[in-house]
Amino acid sequence: MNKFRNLIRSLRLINTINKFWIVVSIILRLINGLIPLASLWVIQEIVNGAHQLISNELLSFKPLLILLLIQFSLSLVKSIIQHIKHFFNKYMELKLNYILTEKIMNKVKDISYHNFEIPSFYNHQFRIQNNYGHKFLRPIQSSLDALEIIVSVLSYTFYLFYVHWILVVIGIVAFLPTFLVQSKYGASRFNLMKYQIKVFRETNYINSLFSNKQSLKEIRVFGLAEYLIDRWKKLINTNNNEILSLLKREKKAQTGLDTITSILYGIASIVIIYLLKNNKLNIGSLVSTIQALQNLQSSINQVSTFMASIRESNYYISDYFEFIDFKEENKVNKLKSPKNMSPFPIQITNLTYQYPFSSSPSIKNLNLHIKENEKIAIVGENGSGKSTLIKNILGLYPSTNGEIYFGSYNIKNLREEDLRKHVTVIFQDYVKYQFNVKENIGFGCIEKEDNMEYIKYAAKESGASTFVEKLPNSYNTHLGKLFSGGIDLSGGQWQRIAIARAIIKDSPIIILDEPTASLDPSTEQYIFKKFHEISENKTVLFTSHRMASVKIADRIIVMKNGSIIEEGNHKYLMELNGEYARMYQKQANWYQDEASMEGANA
Ligand SMILES: Nc1ncnc2c1ncn2[C@@H]1O[C@H](COP(=O)(O)OP(=O)(O)OP(=O)(O)O)[C@@H](O)[C@H]1O
Repeated sequence: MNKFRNLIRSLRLINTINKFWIVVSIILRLINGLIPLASLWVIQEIVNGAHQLISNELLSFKPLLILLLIQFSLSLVKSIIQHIKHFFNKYMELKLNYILTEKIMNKVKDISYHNFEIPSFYNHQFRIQNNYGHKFLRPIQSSLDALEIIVSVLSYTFYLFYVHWILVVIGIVAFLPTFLVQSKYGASRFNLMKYQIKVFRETNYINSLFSNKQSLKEIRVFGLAEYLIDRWKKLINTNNNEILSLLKREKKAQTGLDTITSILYGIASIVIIYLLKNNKLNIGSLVSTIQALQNLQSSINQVSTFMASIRESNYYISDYFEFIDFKEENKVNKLKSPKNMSPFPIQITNLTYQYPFSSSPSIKNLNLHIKENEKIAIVGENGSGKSTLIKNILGLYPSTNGEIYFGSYNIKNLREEDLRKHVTVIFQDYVKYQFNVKENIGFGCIEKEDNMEYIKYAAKESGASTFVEKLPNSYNTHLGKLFSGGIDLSGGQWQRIAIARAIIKDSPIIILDEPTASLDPSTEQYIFKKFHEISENKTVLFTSHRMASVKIADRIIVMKNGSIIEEGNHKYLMELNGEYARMYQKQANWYQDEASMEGANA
């Protein structure tokens, strides 16, 4: 029973969408299942009637006409039921797609962000995310189909038993092997799909590179198309060959079984001839018996397919619920939202963080104390750990060791929404939402999404208003080229929009993880100065590779290999003549060289 626990859960879910669907479906299937028996009887009478009419034993053709009309009406009823069935199946499938996808999005919303560092987690999400509705409906549909066919099988059996019991035995013996083969290959198909998902994701990824403006640009310029297409071909071919090889084995087994079934039906034919010879069958019964036997054969095949498909769907459904039920290890019980919480000071003690599957920590035993209203710049070479530190402060990654406190609260115990209230952030890889300008800025603080006063203020402060007001529909202009009618912006313009998104939130802590890389140096300095102005009473933490921009910070933190190696203000660090001074001097020399070269060329 435990094996089918998830099937029962799926039934309950289906029942919440429409209580009557299952009941109505059962009634329709029962009617559909009985039609073949009625049809057999009518055909038997039609053939007998026609035989009598031809041999002039029947004086009026009226009874024959009525029988024919009944036969056509039975077909009409069957086809009407079919249409109703299709309509409601589609209705249920769409509703289920909606509910199942919404559940996945809600699960992903609540799950710790660091799970997205684990490829198998991605694979699992990818496996279940697309239009899963039909997979949920399949067991119930297959059960209903099986029910309909079982009713038909019973009617055929009943009819055949009335002709001769041996015909029933043959029908049942033919059933078992087919069912066993279908079940075995249903499980193999699921396991193959599970195994192939990694490659499938890669092929999808390559495909997506060809449908994305940014990547297409590089593919063209670097001439990568052929290489990528070749790589895609190899992966697809490997997957396809595996699918085909499994299918080949399945079809071989099925062909063997079909042969056995045909032999069994050959024996049935001998029985029929024997009965005919001994006058135990009239012409009408002969036609109906042959039809009953043929239908029994195909019905039995269908029942076994449906039953195997229920088992196969159970794997998919269990896979879905496994994702939805996924419980995180060491998940801490979060505190109730604290009232009047002050996030200051921010105290980081002995913080160590190692990415999943990494061989060494990216943050090592780091200590940092951030006071209210402090403006702190974090510098360091690529890979020194700046972004990782910021993601730890934002609670996106759970520390491997050490603690981070916001005021008197350990962030491990804080709910995401309680932490979020105090912080606004712009990442270096901020999102370019393919929505309108208003939404792109308003997303910084969803409560102000419709408040044009705030949106315009944020756009003005970030310097975005000058170009936004010139756009065809100003703040209602759709951004990006993904959908029709959208307008794309330059890298720097997108960044200003992202900066406006941070300004609108008005939170006490602002974190800027190098969001100004696309801006020219003077604009970057302007933006940082702007942040300084608007954040007089705020705490700002920013990272930048432009040393001239970080000079204005109250304190500069220099990181190397995941640790803080120097800290102090610009003057102090220059006098220290260490890593910071070296980095600063290197950039200053570079700018001087550039300027003198420009002077020489002029
Ligand atoms: N998702 C990840 N999984 C594993 N290792 C990672 C991941 N992201 C970063 N790292 C590693 O962690 C270290 C610190 O990376 P981080 O991105 O924090 O550096 P950074 O100082 O922000 O660099 P940059 O200046 O280039 O943005 C690097 O060695 C990097 O390779």
